[in-house]
Amino acid sequence: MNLTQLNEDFGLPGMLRFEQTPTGLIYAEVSTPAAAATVYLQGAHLTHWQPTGQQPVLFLSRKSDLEPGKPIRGGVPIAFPWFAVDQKADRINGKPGPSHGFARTENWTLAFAALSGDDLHLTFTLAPNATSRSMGFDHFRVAFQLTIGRTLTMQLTVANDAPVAPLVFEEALHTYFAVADVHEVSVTGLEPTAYIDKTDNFKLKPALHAPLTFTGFTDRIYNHTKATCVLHDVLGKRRIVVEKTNSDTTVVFNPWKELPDLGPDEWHELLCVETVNAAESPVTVGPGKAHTMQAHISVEVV
Ligand SMILES: O=P(O)(O)OC[C@H]1O[C@H](O)[C@H](O)[C@@H](O)[C@@H]1O
Repeated sequence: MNLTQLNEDFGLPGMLRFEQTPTGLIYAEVSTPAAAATVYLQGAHLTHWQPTGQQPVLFLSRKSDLEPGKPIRGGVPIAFPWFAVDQKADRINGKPGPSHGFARTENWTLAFAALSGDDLHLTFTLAPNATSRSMGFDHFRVAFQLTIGRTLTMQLTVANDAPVAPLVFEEALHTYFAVADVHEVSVTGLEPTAYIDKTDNFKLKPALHAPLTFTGFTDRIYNHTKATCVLHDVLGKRRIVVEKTNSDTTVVFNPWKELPDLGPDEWHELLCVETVNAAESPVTVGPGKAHTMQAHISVEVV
């Protein structure tokens, strides 16, 4: 659907309009009394959410590529159907795929937009195409439902359309939170959970029994945790609360350095606390069945 059609079919005067970058990426610009937000059709990628009267809650790199087919650095990349590197690169009839799967660089379809009370509801869908099939993924449907208001709810539903075969996949709402300075942030919720340290040869490290603080490159997979996590952003004078449903994995990430699409000091301003099913908890969905994972984000000013 082109820009004109999107604005005609889904635009809500003063609340929701569609625009295009000079590079050709179409995005939804949300502005309601409760919040402002930006969502790209590529990847159904939420890059901005700011409850009214607060600072932006999501980090977006100032150096991010906003180019067709390239991942966006920041916001909420959706990882599907695998997380990080492709562990099943040798799948029959499939070829190795990109980091975090194809969903974050494919164009999604907007299926629904409506204001209900103070919340703007958007639903994006993704279906199999030549790219997904070339990587061995057919017979699936994905819906990403956003409820944008004073709080943010993100819901990812994956359906298996295959007649017989189960659908096995990994998924992540790879959320980049904006923090004043990651050195001054702590995270609670993961104290009792052991973790895989990807920065140390994937070693299993014991639970810390203490809030997480950050002093270097951090890339950790916490298996088998459904815990709510709280980011305590002391300098930012707020807490960000991440509640999740049907997610068994939490990933915590900060690259601690400049990246090709991340400016030299920008890593100070981000912390990823990701709502995931991966590693020891991939999802298996039977034929004709579906699975929904949800993250609910709220902000408390302190
Ligand atoms: O660079 P990307 O493909 O966007 O991935 C960014 C990061 O995502 C996750 O947090 C993974 O655990 C990391 O290993 C990875 O580096």
